[in-house]
Amino acid sequence: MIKFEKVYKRYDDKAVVSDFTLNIKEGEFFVLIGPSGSGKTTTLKMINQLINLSEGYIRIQEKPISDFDLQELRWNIGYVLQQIALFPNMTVEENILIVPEMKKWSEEDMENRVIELLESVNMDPDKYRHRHISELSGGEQQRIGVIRALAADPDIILMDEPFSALDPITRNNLQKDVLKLQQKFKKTVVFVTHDMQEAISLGDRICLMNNGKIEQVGTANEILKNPANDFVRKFLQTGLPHYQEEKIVQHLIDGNYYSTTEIPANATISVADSVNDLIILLSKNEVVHVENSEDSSQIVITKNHLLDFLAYEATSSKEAEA
Ligand SMILES: Nc1ncnc2c1ncn2[C@@H]1O[C@H](COP(=O)(O)OP(=O)(O)OP(=O)(O)O)[C@@H](O)[C@H]1O
Repeated sequence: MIKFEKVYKRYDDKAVVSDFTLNIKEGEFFVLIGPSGSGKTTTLKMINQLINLSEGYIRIQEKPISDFDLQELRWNIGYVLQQIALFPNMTVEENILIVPEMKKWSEEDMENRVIELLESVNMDPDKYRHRHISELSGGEQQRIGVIRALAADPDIILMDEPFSALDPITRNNLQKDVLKLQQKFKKTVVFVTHDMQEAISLGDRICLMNNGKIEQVGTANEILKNPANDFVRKFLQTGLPHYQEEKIVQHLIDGNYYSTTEIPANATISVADSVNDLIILLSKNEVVHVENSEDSSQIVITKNHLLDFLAYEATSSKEAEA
């Protein structure tokens, strides 16, 4: 869907992104992570040509981005920033409809879209659509920022640390909203963060960058279990307080990372909130216990089930080593 081929970005002679080759798949939630200055934002902005690349190719659906009409390219790529770039003197509805209006959608389609999007993030359209942005909380504003990026139905959404200025609870709620939206509207999302917990909760795959280069790309499980090098190992140790590579007995529950002794007795994992690999592994190994059959998105795993699973995993990896 979005292919980077040997991409370089240089300022003067200094490369801030080098030899960057990557294929982001259609419908994927792809996270770029790395320390400050590692080139995440530069990489993101090269996709919608806010920054021009110095060498190499970026292709969207096989077509080099330089072949797109710039306006068309930007309209078809949603963009959400940390600094909420909403127009404060316009209403919620006016902000959401900026691109649909430029694209000359019909009044009826725009009306329906505003209602659909506000409802999708649990904001009552009657209550919110005519409010000014300045009359919303920071979290509500960022919700509008996210649905505005979706408004004209772009295939790709770029998100640059969209939640880093929010308090942890609002942030967690917005992460859940974004995952639900991505699943509902089936978009390809490229998401920049420097927070490993956020990367793990959200990403289908994660790309860890350092000095403009890729250190490792993989699912959360692949990276956690097999860090490619010392840099990745150290980054995980810094970003995840409980991370100890030698113990496989740590897993994600509700987007949080626990060592075995800390696993709550009745940990609840909801499918949308968790790392898919864990769910798949658990279901393959038949230790998943569906407690509430009325709500299939809620899977309740008791501590014993989880420990069974961990014991199974530890045994199988030892067998594999032997
Ligand atoms: N216009 C510019 N001219 C020169 N150097 C630049 C320019 N823009 C960015 N850089 C440099 O490119 C490097 C990568 O910057 P970038 O913003 O992509 O990093 P980042 O990983 O997103 O960092 P952060 O997490 O702090 O936002 C940095 O060293 C930065 O100083």
